[in-house]
Amino acid sequence: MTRNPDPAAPGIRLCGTHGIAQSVLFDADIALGAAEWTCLLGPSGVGKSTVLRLIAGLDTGGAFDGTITASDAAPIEGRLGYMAQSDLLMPWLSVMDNVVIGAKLRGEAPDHARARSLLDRVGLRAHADKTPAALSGGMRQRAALARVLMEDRPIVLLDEPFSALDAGTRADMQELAAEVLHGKTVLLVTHDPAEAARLGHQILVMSAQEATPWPAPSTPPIRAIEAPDTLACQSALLAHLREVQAA
Ligand SMILES: Nc1ncnc2c1ncn2[C@@H]1O[C@H](COP(=O)(O)OP(=O)(O)OP(=O)(O)O)[C@@H](O)[C@H]1O
Repeated sequence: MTRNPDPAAPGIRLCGTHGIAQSVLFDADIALGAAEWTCLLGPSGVGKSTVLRLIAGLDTGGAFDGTITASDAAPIEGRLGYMAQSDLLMPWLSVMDNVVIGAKLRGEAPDHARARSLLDRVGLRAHADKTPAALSGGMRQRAALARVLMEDRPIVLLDEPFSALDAGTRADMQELAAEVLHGKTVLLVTHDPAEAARLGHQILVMSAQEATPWPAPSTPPIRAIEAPDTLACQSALLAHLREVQAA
């Protein structure tokens, strides 16, 4: 399915220094292309989730000295979808009610038909009436994915959204997210070089101090897993990540 970019999807730039307890976590200049997927990788603890939380306007436990701006100069607040590393599902609500919670909180009538369709696409149609406690970790992650896709925001931040999924389901959910979020400005944090090689228009690798671009394949995403340029990017990126880890 071909869809045009969301005209409301801006580029985003985060430029500045983030510190925690008097020490600098990172000093970065990160630019997300408008209506593109940017994949952010790097060793554990380097600050990837912190970048997402800063863009989302959430507390990070530290202080940021810099700017976070959208290319259309409009506020980022209010046009952003965020999927955290932990699923953040409301334990007392059903899966369906979790997926439509955004509309309910805004006092809007939820679009249950779209929610059902998304639950179908993430393989949870038969589980819509269950509470999160009755789901496996991977099922909860798919419910959280359905919730962020439901929001249909022009800017979407995804923190390891496929990490709890088996390999086949992960590939399916990557394809679903690429389809539904086509034309949105997406920042995806991942530890998986294969995922970045498949999904990224742009790939960034965070080291202890900064985020540097890594060449993504020249073909447009989403790319076939077995395509030579996907595999070449994946293996070179893995080698690079191991060097960054060791540094
Ligand atoms: N609320 C907080 N208060 C204090 N320190 C924090 C807080 N959240 C994160 N940190 C610290 O900030 C650093 C970066 O954390 P962050 O979660 O951004 O890393 P990450 O690169 O996303 O790691 P991972 O790949 O393991 O998810 C870590 O050293 C972490 O301990």
